[in-house]
Amino acid sequence: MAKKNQTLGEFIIENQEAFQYSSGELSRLINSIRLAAKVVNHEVNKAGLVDILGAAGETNIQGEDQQKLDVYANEKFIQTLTNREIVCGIASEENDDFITICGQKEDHNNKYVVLMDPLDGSSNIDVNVSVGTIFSVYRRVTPLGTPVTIDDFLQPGSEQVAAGYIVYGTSTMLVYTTGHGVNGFTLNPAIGTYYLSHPDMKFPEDGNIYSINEGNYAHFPQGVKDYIKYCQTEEDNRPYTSRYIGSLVSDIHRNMIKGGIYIYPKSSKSSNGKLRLLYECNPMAFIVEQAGGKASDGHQRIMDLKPTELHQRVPFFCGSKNMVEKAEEFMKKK
Ligand SMILES: O=P(O)(O)OC[C@H]1O[C@](O)(COP(=O)(O)O)[C@@H](O)[C@@H]1O
Ligand SMILES: [Mg+2]
Ligand SMILES: [Mg+2]
Repeated sequence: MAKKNQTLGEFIIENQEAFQYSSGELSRLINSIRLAAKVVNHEVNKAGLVDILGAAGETNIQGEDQQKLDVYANEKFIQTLTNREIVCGIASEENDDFITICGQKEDHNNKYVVLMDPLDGSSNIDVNVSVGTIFSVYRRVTPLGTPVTIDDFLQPGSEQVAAGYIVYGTSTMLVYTTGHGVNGFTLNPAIGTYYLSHPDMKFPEDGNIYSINEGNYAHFPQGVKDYIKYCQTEEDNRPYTSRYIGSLVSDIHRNMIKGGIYIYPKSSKSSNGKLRLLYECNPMAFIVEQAGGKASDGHQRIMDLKPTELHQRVPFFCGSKNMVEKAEEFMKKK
C-alpha cells in the first residue's frame, strides 16, 4: 500500500513487481523522466531571468511557432532518455519524425518507446501560467535487435504500459500510472526529491466544472453547443463553473482533484480538433481511466482508437465519468 510522503524512488522500487514485465527497465525509465523533469522545472521556475521566454524562431510539423522552452524541454528529455539505455525510440510533438535510439552497443536491444509532449500549454509560458510535460510508454512490437519502426509508435492507447504528466505550477508534481492506479508526487525543490503527496488519486464521478475554449463556440458541433447550454442551465447542481487555463495538463489535473470535464471538440475550423492522439490524448486517457474517469472522442473510447499517423489530432472529451457520458449523449443526438 502506497505510504504518504514516501519518496518517488522508494515507490518505484516497491511497486516494481506489480509491473508484468518487471525487469527494472521501466523503473529506470520513470527515473530518467523524473530527472529530466527536475532539470526542466529548474528552467521554468526562473524563466523570466534567463533567456528562455519567447519564440525559438522555428515552426514544428504542426505549423506552430516553437517556443524556446518547447525546444529546451525537448532536448532535455531526449538526452536523458537516450543516456539511460532504456528506450529504442522516441516520438515528440517537436520532432517531425520518430527518433531511433540504437543504444551504446548499437544493438537496438532496448524494449520501450516513449512518446511525449515535452512542453504542454506553450501559449502560457510567457505569461507565468502553469504548463506541463506529458509522456506515454509502450513496449516495442518489432523484434529486439532491429531498429524501431513506425509500428512501434502507432499502437492503440490500450497497449500503453505507463503514462504520466508533470505539472509545473504553484508546485511541481509528477503524476503517473503503470496500470495499477494513479499516484501524484510533489517535488521538494530545496532537496530535489519527489514525495508521494497524492496517493491513489480518484476522479470524482461527478463535478461542477466544465473546461472548453468557448471562444470557438460558433464553430462547435451542435451537440457541443447543446452540452454547453446544459452546463449553463439553472437546474439541479447547475450552472457549472467555467474554468479554462489553456494548458491541457493543468486543466485535467484540476478537474481530477475537484471533478469536472475538459472538452476540445472538432470544429468547422479544425475537423479533428487540436489535440494530438499519441502524446496528449492517449496518455491523459490512461491516467484518467486508471483514476476512474472517462475519455472519448465524443463517441468512441480514446484508447480503442487505432492510430494512423504520428501527429494525428482527435476530438477529446475527458473527465468525470457521468459528465463525459452526459456530453456523449448530446453528441449522439446530433
Ligand atoms: O488555445 P486553445 O486553442 O484553447 O488550445 C489550448 C490547448 O492547446 C494546448 O496548448 C496544446 O498543447 P501544446 O501547448 O503542447 O501545443 C493544450 O495544452 C491546451 O489545452
Ligand atoms: Mg500539448
Ligand atoms: Mg507541447
